[in-house]
Amino acid sequence: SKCGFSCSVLALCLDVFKRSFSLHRTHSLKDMENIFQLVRNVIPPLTGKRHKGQDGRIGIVGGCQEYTGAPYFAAITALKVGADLSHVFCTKDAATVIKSYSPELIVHPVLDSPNAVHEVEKWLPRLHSVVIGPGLGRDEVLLENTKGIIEKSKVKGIPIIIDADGLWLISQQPSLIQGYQRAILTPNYMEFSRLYEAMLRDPVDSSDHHGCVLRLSQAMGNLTIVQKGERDLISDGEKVLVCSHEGSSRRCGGQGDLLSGSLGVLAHWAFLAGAEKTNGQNPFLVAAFGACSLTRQSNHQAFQKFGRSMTASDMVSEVGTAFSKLFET
Ligand SMILES: NC(=O)C1=CN([C@@H]2O[C@H](COP(=O)(O)OP(=O)(O)OC[C@H]3O[C@@H](n4cnc5c(N)ncnc54)[C@H](O)[C@@H]3O)[C@@H](O)[C@H]2O)[C@@H](O)CC1
Ligand SMILES: Nc1ncnc2c1ncn2[C@@H]1O[C@H](COP(=O)(O)OP(=O)(O)OP(=O)(O)O)[C@@H](O)[C@H]1O
Ligand SMILES: [Mg+2]
Repeated sequence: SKCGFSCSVLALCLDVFKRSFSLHRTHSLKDMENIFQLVRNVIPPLTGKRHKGQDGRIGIVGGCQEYTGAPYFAAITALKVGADLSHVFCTKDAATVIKSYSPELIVHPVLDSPNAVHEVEKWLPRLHSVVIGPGLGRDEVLLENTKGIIEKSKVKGIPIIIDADGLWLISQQPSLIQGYQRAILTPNYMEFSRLYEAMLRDPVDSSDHHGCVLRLSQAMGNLTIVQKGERDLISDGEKVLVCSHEGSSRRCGGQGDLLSGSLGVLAHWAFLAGAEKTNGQNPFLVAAFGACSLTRQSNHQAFQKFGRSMTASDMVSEVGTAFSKLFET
């Protein structure tokens, strides 16, 4: 009879656990459908009333001798998502290369000039957001200049997306961005581990990814963090959103650069729209969910066409149809 009693108690506990789990699942499932609608709410309508620039002027800080593709991918994706102007602030020798990729981009060869910070600062009043890091590299002089650019961008109060080697810089000096709640970090698996260990002194607990991204955001002062991976985990230290929108198993380089470029636009739109348009949700969580879904949808469509030979450039060509499929139908 003792065994009978303990078995029924165990069955009761299991039942409660199961219901709470499924309740949690239903709750987050409802949230997910809402989230797509919230992304739609922040997208500015195309009307005849708007002038060039009003739908977004985005700055990409990155591009060096080794890496010229990453800043291009981020900048062209910002235009494809719907920004009106896309600026790239890169080194002198990267500028000619990036200019040759496309006439649509406004490319400033200033990142390695003696007064780089001032050269970028004078453009900041005309920029709605900045994306720091794609193709930045790890040269000490460039990282030093980037520190100054981050400081000036914070003073302007604009959304700051930090990716790639910008995250390398933040891991070395977290105080640069800690507590700036208009920042969104977009680490891949490795960049997340580096930043997590720098901030929390512990290795990532691979059995608790949700807890890790939540704790890292809290340690960084509740800025928004997107941990990219098989499922993208997005947290502002309050909640964790999961984007598992179908992509593909093709992992070519450059995909994270498309994500950070699209996020530069969506973060500006969501910030401008404000919490009333996002049902009280943190606008940066909504923007990050939109950018993750869009990148994965672009990957999915490009993979359908090109399979294993798919490249980041193929994904750029899919951004327009992916965007309208996700947010305009
Ligand atoms: N065409 C281009 O110009 C490109 C330039 N890029 C730039 O290259 C610089 C370095 O970026 P990386 O992503 O290579 O540097 P990371 O420091 O993120 O990656 C370091 C190493 O970790 C490995 N790694 C990445 N994801 C992993 C995972 N999920 N599991 C295990 N190992 C993993 C990578 O193979 C890489 O060798 C950045 O500035 C980035 O913007 C990349 O964006 C790729 C495209
Ligand atoms: N295992 C996976 N399955 C499905 N999608 C993935 C997987 N890993 C990453 N992704 C998606 O691929 C995109 C890029 O993520 P990734 O981790 O490659 O960034 P990254 O390393 O910064 O890329 P980049 O080469 O541009 O620097 C994101 O949209 C992410 O959601
Ligand atoms: Mg990257």
